[in-house]
Amino acid sequence: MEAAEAAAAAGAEEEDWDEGEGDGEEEQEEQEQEEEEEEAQAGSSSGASSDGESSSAGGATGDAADVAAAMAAGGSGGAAAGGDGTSAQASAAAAEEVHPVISMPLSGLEEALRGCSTLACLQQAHMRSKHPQQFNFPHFLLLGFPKCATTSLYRHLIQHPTIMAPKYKEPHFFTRFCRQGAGGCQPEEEASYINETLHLGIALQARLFMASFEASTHYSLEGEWLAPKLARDLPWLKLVLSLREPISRWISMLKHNLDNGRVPACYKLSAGAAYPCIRRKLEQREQGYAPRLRAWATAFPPEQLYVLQYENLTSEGVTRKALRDIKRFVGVDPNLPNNDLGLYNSRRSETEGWPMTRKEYARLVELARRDAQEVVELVRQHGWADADRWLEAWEEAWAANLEACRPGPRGACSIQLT
Ligand SMILES: Nc1ncnc2c1ncn2[C@@H]1O[C@H](COP(=O)(O)OS(=O)(=O)O)[C@@H](OP(=O)(O)O)[C@H]1O
Repeated sequence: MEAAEAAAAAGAEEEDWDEGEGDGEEEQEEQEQEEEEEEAQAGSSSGASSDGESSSAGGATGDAADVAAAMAAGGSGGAAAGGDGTSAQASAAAAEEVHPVISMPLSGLEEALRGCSTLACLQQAHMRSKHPQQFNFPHFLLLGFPKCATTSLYRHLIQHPTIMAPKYKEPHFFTRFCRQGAGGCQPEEEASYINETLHLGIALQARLFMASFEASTHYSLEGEWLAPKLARDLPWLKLVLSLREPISRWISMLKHNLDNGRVPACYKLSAGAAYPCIRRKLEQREQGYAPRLRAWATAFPPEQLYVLQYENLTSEGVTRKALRDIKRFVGVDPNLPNNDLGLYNSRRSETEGWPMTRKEYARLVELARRDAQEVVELVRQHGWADADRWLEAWEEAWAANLEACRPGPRGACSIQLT
């Protein structure tokens, strides 16, 4: 809370508070640092080849067999994208054994994608045929929601040998550069998104046998205009959404804001009271999951949308199955790279719980339940998961928090997040 108090004292109080932009920038800095370290290591290692380095630039300068060999050797998407020398060491013959189609003639899609630097070009290219094992470009998006373990999921996916790491998490291309009414996306940003963020050159080197994706959590929030746009521009996309018990998600988001020195006016510094801020969010129906989910489900066919529950993804004993199901949906080997989700971007150990009265928490639950029931109806209608179990998981979390409060409506609760 000290940082929050300091920021407030410095005049950083805000009228309302928003969802920030995930931890994208921190993630970006972290990844850039990791890449620099990897490059430094590769540079100092006597085995590092210049070929491996040249294929790391994101252009179409490397040898396709190198990239494919890295895939055959089980190297990570990050390794293929980052060029760490393994690709040069592995044999092209091994790659062809794993991906026999690598020796096949270029597909129409590959030919048409060469040199693309606009979304319109990608769309035109996808009118052409491809080999059945090839992925579309880009193949899928991790849309959010913010604070629903998207960083852990992203980190897991980029280790997969047939998933290509984008340049960093949270590029927010569509929500930053293609906003509604702006007359399409900014052309230079479009080119940079396709070639630098999504690495079209490397995808082509890998003969489209690696799935390209990116993860921007704000996309989920802007489904109303973005879902129809994406359905129009990139209609083949597969989309993944994760949803967490709403009170926990909002508290996690609030903490994220406070940590970044954004102290909303609703946040009472003296009491450290999250209640007014969370209530305010839950009262606004348009800030709930249901309207956003509905927008995505209306724009995309059911087989292209995967909606999962954070509590299911992160529950001990269930994570393995949840991860496998996501990878099966995306169309990559569900057994790779492992069964571990990891724990990234966590603030779990930083607080004992969030103080609130029983009456306050009960009010939040009442508000959260309205949206949750709509979500559950959508889950049922679209068959995304077991709808009854979904609601139970959230009801259990609410009941556990209420049970742990001291008696009486003014009794003290220490709210634990899912
Ligand atoms: N494996 C696992 N198990 C349980 N919880 C997990 C796991 N991985 C991530 N998390 C929690 O997810 C929260 C961060 O979510 P995101 O990475 O989506 O945040 S962000 O929107 O990108 O900023 C963040 O929640 P809080 O700690 O409550 O803030 C993480 O702790």
